[in-house]
Amino acid sequence: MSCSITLKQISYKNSSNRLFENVNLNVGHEEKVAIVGANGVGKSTLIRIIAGLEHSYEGVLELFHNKIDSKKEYKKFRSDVGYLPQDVNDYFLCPVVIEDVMFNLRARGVDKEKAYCEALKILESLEISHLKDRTIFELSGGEQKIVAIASILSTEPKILLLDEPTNALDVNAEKRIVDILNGIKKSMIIVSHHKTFIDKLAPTVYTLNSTGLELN
Ligand SMILES: Nc1ncnc2c1ncn2[C@@H]1O[C@H](COP(=O)(O)OP(=O)(O)OP(=O)(O)O)[C@@H](O)[C@H]1O
Repeated sequence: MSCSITLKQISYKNSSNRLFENVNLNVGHEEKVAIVGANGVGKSTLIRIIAGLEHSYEGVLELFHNKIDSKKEYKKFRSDVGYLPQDVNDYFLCPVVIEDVMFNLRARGVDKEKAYCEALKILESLEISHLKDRTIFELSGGEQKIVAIASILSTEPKILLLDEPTNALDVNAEKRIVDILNGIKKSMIIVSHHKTFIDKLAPTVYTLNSTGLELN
């Protein structure tokens, strides 16, 4: 199997105790995998390890069959990985929706006019082009999550890491996110407590506990 993400014997210890050990996982090309588990077991921590934001772990992380053993090595793949944090409040870099989606495009050297057109296309594909001139911090929680997904997609990642993409969302917003994510053909790891959401999205579900990942 062609794997986008491979974890071998990952273990993590915070300042006071070992959170988890023996975490092994393969996520194939365009495969969607969900991770569930009790509060505080370390799901967000595991996602942050894969997102290259947490480095003090033991074991092996591979992206596209390349062993990532340093921050420098991770840098080569950073643009391939899109990470949606649990709390998107600190995620946005610009105050206005279209500007935030354009930001990554502009950072990659795309000229302003083309970046605007591409950002608008992404907003249209997610059916939120009516929000393009709105101030992000005045949007609802669900709208903000979808804008954050739009900004992530603007980087054209091959992998999406989504930490609680539907927390605090109503049923309609959750359904919108399910439809959006089902329409995206990328390797994905989704952390969620919402069973109905996961059932509609990820054929493979693991439970994280202190001794590793268990297939449900
Ligand atoms: N910045 C931090 N500093 C210190 N401890 C932290 C920090 N972030 C998380 N922790 C601790 O690490 C443990 C795992 O947290 P993590 O957020 O990874 O769990 P989780 O499984 O995602 O939880 P939840 O389902 O509640 O979101 C918890 O005990 C938490 O208190």
